[in-house]
Amino acid sequence: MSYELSEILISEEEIKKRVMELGRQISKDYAGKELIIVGVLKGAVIFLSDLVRNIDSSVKVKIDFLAVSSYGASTKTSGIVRIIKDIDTDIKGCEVLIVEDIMDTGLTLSYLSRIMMEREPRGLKICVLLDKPERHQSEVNIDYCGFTIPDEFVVGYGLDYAGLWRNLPSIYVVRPSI
Ligand SMILES: O=P(O)(O)OC[C@H]1O[C@H](OP(=O)(O)OP(=O)(O)O)[C@H](O)[C@@H]1O
Ligand code: HPA
Ligand SMILES: [Mg+2]
Repeated sequence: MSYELSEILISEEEIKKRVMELGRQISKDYAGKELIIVGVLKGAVIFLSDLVRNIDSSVKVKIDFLAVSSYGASTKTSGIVRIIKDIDTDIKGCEVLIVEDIMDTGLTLSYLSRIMMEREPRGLKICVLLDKPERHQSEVNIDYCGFTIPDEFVVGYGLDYAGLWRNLPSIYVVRPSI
């Protein structure tokens, strides 16, 4: 089956405004503290790069990345979450914020929060740009959420279908082409 871009779900302007609000909230919550921001490659890379620039200098921000994959070239999860690249930082005793593009089934975030908690951080919070509650299979507590979205496969602003469309500045729905 091939997929094509359909309508815009969230515009570039709406994303920009919401990312600014999230950055302000995180700045308030972590003022005076050191915070290790863990970005989940590849999907979170665009969101993370805008988000960190909206966190002010009251927070001592460090950035690290890990890479996971479970969707491959499909709109359905394989159900198997694999770490392809781990973080380099020792997070024991540190404040950590995982930054993700989307919580869909929640399998990725429940796996990652379990793995991160085993490393004994002082605190672990989760920030997602998008949450798709109708698809949750695993409940994970989200501390910062950009937008709640309906049960549609979306691309753009870092999110892909089969590796494509991450570069689009807005969030689009993709549908099977007829
Ligand atoms: O809540 P879930 O159902 O687990 O889905 C969410 C995860 O799936 C996507 O990653 P993917 O495995 O496609 O890797 P990518 O970030 O490299 O695109 C997305 O970026 C999230 O990490
Ligand atoms: O809707 C989605 N779009 C892109 N990648 C995803 N990974 C989980 N859900 C999605
Ligand atoms: Mg993906």
